[in-house]
Amino acid sequence: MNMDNMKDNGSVTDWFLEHPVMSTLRPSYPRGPWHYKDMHQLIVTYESTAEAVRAVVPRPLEPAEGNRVTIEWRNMTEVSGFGPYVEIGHSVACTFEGKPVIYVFQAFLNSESPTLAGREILGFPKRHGEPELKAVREVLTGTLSYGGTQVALATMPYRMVDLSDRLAEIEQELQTTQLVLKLLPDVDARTPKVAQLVKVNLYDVRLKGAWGGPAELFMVPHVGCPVAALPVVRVLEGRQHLWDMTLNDGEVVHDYLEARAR
Ligand SMILES: CC(=O)CC(=O)O
Repeated sequence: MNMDNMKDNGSVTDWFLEHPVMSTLRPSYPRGPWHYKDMHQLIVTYESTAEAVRAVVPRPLEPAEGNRVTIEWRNMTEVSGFGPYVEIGHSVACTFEGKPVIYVFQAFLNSESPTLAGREILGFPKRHGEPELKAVREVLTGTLSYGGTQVALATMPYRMVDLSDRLAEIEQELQTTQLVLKLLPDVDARTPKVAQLVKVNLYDVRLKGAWGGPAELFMVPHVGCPVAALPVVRVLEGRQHLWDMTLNDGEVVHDYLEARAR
């Protein structure tokens, strides 16, 4: 796009050039950085089947040993620009160029603005869903509903095993490289326009609390919301975290279209 021409013929404002997000009347998300404060997170790590894991992991990523999958609920209580929302991320432990990474293959959110920002900027595979994370008596309970039908239920005792003595180590773990596959078609709806593996940059990570304990996870097969596509063979670990971080940008670590053109 020739931005100078657009500017000269008056069809666009300087403001648009600085913040090129649809719609021009009211961009669907604010510019970052987005500061997340007091995020409550429930993470259930489980073993799935080798076939299911292989089916969602794009090369050159390789699934790590053990077919380890995580499903996590994040209660974003205070976020600059976006306001509060709840998100579920579903990821596989992988390796990329020999190093451990987390590959996020689907996510469900209850708010439009961070859904669109995540998809358009970084390529997060975010979709609308109705996730919820709350303490129900002594149990931290994560649910996901899709169109009114509950498709996931995760439970673990609320703040049972205090992991304060491991905060530094867990804070490092939270900064394991996170990758997403940004896939966008051209206007013919067929030709790939963007096909990139993107590293999501996390800044100012500060872990304020961590707790462990047993967890249970139940997922229901649903064509519109395929959380059960990675079935649970056995639950490995439950965790709760309270933390802050900042999101702003990402980095392309592999460009499939460039690699194909070479
Ligand atoms: C910009 C984003 O990608 C926001 C989020 O992760 O919810």
